[in-house]
Order: sequence, then C-alpha cells, then structure tokens
Amino acid sequence: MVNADILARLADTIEARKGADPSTSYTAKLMHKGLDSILKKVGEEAVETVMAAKDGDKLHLVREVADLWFHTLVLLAQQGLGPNDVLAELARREGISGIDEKNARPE
Ligand SMILES: N=c1c2ncn([C@@H]3O[C@H](COP(=O)(O)OP(=O)(O)OP(=O)(O)O)[C@@H](O)[C@H]3O)c2ncn1[C@@H]1O[C@H](COP(=O)(O)O)[C@@H](O)[C@H]1O
Repeated sequence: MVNADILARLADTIEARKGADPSTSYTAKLMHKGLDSILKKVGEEAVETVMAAKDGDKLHLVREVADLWFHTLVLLAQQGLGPNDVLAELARREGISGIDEKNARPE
C-alpha cells in the first residue's frame, strides 16, 4: 500500500542493511563507507532536487525528492535515528502557533 507506512518499512530495510555484506546491496555499501559518503550523497541529491524543480519537470522532481528522502533515511539510520524522530518533531511543531519562541521568552 502507498502511504506513510512505506517510510517505516523502508527504515526497517535500511536498518537491516547496516550489518550486511557491502557487496550485497547499495545501502549496505553506502553504510559501510560511512558518514562522509552518506553526507556527500545527501548533498548531491539535494542539488539534483533543486535542479529538477528549476526544470519544471514534475516527474523528475518527484524522483529526485525520492532519492533525497531515501538518502536522508540512510543518514538518520547511520546516526541511530529514524523517520519517527522526524515525524515526532513535525507533530510537535503542529502545536506551535507561529510565535517566535526565542523572542517570546521573558527576560
Ligand atoms: N529507495 C531506494 C533508493 N533510492 C535511490 N537509491 C539508489 O541511490 C542511488 C542514487 O544515486 P545516483 O543517482 O547518484 O546513482 P549512482 O551513480 O548509482 O550512485 P553512486 O554510485 O554515484 O553513489 C542509485 O544507485 C539508486 O539505486 C535507492 N536504493 C535503494 N532504495 C530502497 O532501499 C531498499 C534496499 O536497497 P538495496 O540496498 O539496494 O538492497 C530497496 O528495496 C529500495 O526500497
């Protein structure tokens, strides 16, 4: 089924690739290379997303965002985090009413 559960399923697959033989899978290979390689891919996919948006090609944009989401999920997993951490932060923000919290704080 195509819904938000796919993020959880994909995160489980990525987690399972953490200890896998790097020769068996793209994700396992990227995990094995480590943080700097993962960050390089996140940066590349972010740039490709920007370029796709500027091209005005919606299908291309969706595909680049999918690449970006996938690589950010790999980054989260490498850092011991997952999509639920980000979803929890977004849910927390839904409760924020636009007040600039820093400036709203009493002296
Ligand atoms: N969602 C993805 C996914 N999105 C993008 N990619 C890979 O990310 C890479 C994108 O990088 P590029 O476009 O720069 O292509 P590239 O030249 O092959 O990449 P580099 O070798 O330069 O790093 C491609 O190799 C894609 O295959 C993904 N690889 C895997 N998944 C998911 O992860 C699961 C596990 O995948 P494996 O690790 O391959 O078993 C799969 O079932 C998929 O659901």
